[in-house]
Amino acid sequence: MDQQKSVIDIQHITYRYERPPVLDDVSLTVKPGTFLGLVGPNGSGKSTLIRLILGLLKPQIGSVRLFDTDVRKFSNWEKVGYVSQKANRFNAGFPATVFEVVSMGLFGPVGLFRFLGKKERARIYKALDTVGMKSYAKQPIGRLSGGQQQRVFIARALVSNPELLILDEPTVGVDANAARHFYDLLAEFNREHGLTLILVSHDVGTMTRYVSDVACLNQRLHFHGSRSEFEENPDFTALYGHDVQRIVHEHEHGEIAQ
Ligand SMILES: Nc1ncnc2c1ncn2[C@@H]1O[C@H](COP(=O)(O)OP(=O)(O)OP(=O)(O)O)[C@@H](O)[C@H]1O
Repeated sequence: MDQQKSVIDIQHITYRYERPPVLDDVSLTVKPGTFLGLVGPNGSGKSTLIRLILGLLKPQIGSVRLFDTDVRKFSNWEKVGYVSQKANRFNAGFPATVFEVVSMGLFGPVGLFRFLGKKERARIYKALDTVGMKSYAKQPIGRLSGGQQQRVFIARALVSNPELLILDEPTVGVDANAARHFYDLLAEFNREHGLTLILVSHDVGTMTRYVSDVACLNQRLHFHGSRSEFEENPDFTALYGHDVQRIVHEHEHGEIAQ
């Protein structure tokens, strides 16, 4: 039988920074075209898992495959877009235009000091157009609102036409209206371009309206399934279905509480 390839295949990963493992025997497979919401309390290992997927950390036990290649040997990084949690807002005086910020997404293929050709410029404008920010190309990035800057970060991640886009808490500091537009945009990419998406968010209530699958992490993978399976499971909706941050404050770190 011809097995469908996976975009991400994580097998039995254990990772520790110091003594107790942050991730303990986590296995997770993500098929092409999935829109996966990754949820879990603060400190549950979500960002660590993302760093392992990106090959920025090496697991002590287990393996990660990206597009059917061991991440240690993976080199097609233009297939992977990433917007980190720390994609900080630029302050008002930051000396770069929106266009220049997006062009940074091409520095891999173009080379840091190479002149941007016609083709590269067209790609940058297309990426900006896709997120509805083309008319802002010449504006200083620092003058834009948080939500607008977030769109520019997405354009920067999209400019190399990735097949996988990973977003770590992209709506932090963005108002509810802008967050909704942002999720709409992601869902459209997923639907129309088959882009595989992983979205880490504490805003579970909003996020679950858009994703196809949900994974609940808290040191171990407590749940992984379709959105409807998640919504039909009262244990998980009680724990993860609302404001995950509030759960953290009420329960011991690292524990799944009942
Ligand atoms: N570089 C590091 N060195 C030591 N411990 C770390 C390091 N980075 C993260 N940790 C610890 O690992 C655990 C998991 O952190 P991680 O950032 O992966 O969680 P998270 O689920 O992304 O949290 P949040 O929702 O708050 O962003 C936390 O206890 C954190 O303090």
